Amino acid sequence: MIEIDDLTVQFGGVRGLSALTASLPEPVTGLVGPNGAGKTTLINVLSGFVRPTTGSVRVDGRDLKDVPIYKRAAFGIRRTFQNEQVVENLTAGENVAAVLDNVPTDGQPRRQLIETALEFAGLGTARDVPGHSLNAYQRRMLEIARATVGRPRLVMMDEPGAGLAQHEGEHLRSVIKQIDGYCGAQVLLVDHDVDLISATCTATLVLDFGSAIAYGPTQKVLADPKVRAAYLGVLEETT
Ligand SMILES: Nc1ncnc2c1ncn2[C@@H]1O[C@H](COP(=O)(O)OP(=O)(O)OP(=O)(O)O)[C@@H](O)[C@H]1O
Repeated sequence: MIEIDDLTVQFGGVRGLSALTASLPEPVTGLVGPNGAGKTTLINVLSGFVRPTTGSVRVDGRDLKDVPIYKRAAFGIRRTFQNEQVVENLTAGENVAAVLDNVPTDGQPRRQLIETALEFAGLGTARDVPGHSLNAYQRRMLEIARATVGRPRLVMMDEPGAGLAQHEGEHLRSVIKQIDGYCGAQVLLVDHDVDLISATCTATLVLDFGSAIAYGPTQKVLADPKVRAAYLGVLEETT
């Protein structure tokens, strides 16, 4: 559960977020909006890379101002990046293991956690493959294995579907929908691909100029004339 209260982020003269208030309880929540709307800024506040100018954010009731950036992964906040953070000379299994160095394992054997995470992401047979030999899709899925290993609370995904073939995109959707059941984490999904958002997110928050212009069930939100007007280019391309 993410609770955002009157959150403003000022970058010098530019406003990244403007008095944003929202409660996001759904297991898979979409975060959309035109370029420059503040989506990355919100993810950066949750990750700890950007400090709020005013306002607060709570995750599962904990005010993130009390969780320093180096403790966010251990607290359970994870993210995947558009440019995958794969360590090229480590195997897929070692890439996942590196995350476990920083998060609680609840006494479970590391090897088992790693294998389960790889299996979940569809990489069960790639454990010993070095990062530099993984294809683009495997690298994307390795990001998901890394983000879901252990006990995450919140997995934020930044354009996970970009550049994937259709069958890869379909597998990705099914994996995203299973994250909550698999590890109990809430997913916050940023993507310009409205089809991906529609297929995976039960609720969606729309930002424009750093503020919320709509929040609710995804299909309803995407049909909202206000949203279509703000987001026209992207929506028109896909309809
Ligand atoms: N580090 C920064 N310094 C100055 N301005 C910034 C910084 N980060 C973001 N901004 C500005 O804040 C506003 C919100 O940007 P943000 O990257 O959060 O938008 P976005 O919705 O993620 O856009 P996109 O879809 O293009 O990734 C923009 O006006 C942007 O130029």
